[in-house]
Amino acid sequence: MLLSGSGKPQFGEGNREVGEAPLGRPVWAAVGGSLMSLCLPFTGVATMKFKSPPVNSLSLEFLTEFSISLEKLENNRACRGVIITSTLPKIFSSGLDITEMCGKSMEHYTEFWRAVQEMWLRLYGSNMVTVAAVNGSSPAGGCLVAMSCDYRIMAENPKFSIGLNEAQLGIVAPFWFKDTFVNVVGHRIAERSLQLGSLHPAPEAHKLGLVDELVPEEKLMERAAAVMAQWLALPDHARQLTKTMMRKAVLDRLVAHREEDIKNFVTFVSKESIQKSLRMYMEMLKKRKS
Ligand SMILES: CCCCCCCCCCC/C=C/C(=O)SCCNC(=O)CCNC(=O)[C@H](O)C(C)(C)COP(=O)(O)OP(=O)(O)OC[C@H]1O[C@@H](n2cnc3c(N)ncnc32)[C@H](O)[C@@H]1OP(=O)(O)O
Repeated sequence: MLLSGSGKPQFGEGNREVGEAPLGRPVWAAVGGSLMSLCLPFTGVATMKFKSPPVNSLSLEFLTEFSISLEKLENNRACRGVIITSTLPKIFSSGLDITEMCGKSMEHYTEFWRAVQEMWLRLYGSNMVTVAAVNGSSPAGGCLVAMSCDYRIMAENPKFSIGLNEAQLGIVAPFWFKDTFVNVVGHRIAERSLQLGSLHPAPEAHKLGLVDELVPEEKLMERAAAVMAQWLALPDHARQLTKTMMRKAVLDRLVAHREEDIKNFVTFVSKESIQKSLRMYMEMLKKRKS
C-alpha cells in the first residue's frame, strides 16, 4: 500500500522520507509500506494508494498495514482527510483475499477476521474526512472499503463494477457489511443487491447511489481533491460529531458482538461446503483467465 501526506509527520518507523523546507518545516512525509503508499502534504490531506498486485486483495498483511496507516493518520493532528485510491490499473480492490479463507487453521481464520473488523472499525469510525477515488473494479471487501468512506467518486468506465457479490461465491455478507450498505443506498436497494450478489457497472452504481459521482478517469484525483476541500471547509468538530451521530449505532453493534462475529465467521468458513464453494470460485477465476 502507498500512503502519502503532509503536515507534522509522526511516522517513526518504516521507509520514512521527510522533505525539509528552508525554515525546517516538513514539506511532505511519505511512508511507503510494502502494500500501500501514504503521503501527507501541507494541505493536511493524505493520499493512500493501494499497491498490492495483482488485484489489491485484502490479505491479513494488507489489512494490518491498512489499519496501522489509518491509526497513524488519525493520531497526526495535521491530517484532516484522506483520499483512498489504487496504483493498479483497472482495480481498486478485489476484496478479501480468498486464499486467507481457504484451507487454513481456525487460529488463522480468527486472526484474519479480527483484522477485517479492525480495518472497518477504523475506517468507518474515522474522524478524518475520507474520500474513495474508485479507479477500478471494487467487489465485496473492496466495496466495503469504498462504502466506509464519506464520499465515493468512481471512474465512469462501465467495465468497472462495484458491489457486495458475496452471495455469488456461496458466502454471506456479515451484518456489518450489510449495515454499511443499507446506510449508503437504503434498505430496498441493499436487500435486492445483496440477495443477488450484484456487481453494478459504474453507471448503475451511480444511479443506485452506491457511488456519489462519476468522472472521467483522468479527472478522478483532481475531483477527489476538490470534494475534500469542500468537506474540509467546515469546522472539524461539527462535522465529526455529525458523522459519529450517523454511524455510531452501526459501529457499536459490531463492537458489542465482535467475538460472536468472529466465532460465526470461523464456524461458517470452516464448513466443508463453504470451503468447496470458495475453491470452486478460485478455480473459476483462474479458468476465466485462460
Ligand atoms: C450466518 C452468517 C455468517 C456470516 C459469516 C461470514 C461469512 C464470510 C464473509 C466473507 C465476506 C467476503 C468478502 C470478500 O471480499 S470475498 C472476495 C470477493 N471478491 C471477488 O469476488 C473478486 C474476485 N476477482 C475478480 O472478480 C477479478 O479478479 C477482478 C475483477 C478483481 C480482476 O480481474 P482481472 O481479470 O484483472 O484479474 P484476474 O481475475 O485474472 O485475477 C488475477 C489473480 O488474482 C487472483 N484473485 C482475484 N481476486 C482475488 C481475491 N479476492 N482473493 C484472492 N485472489 C484473487 C486471481 O485468482 C488471479 O490469480 P492467478 O494469477 O494466480 O490466476
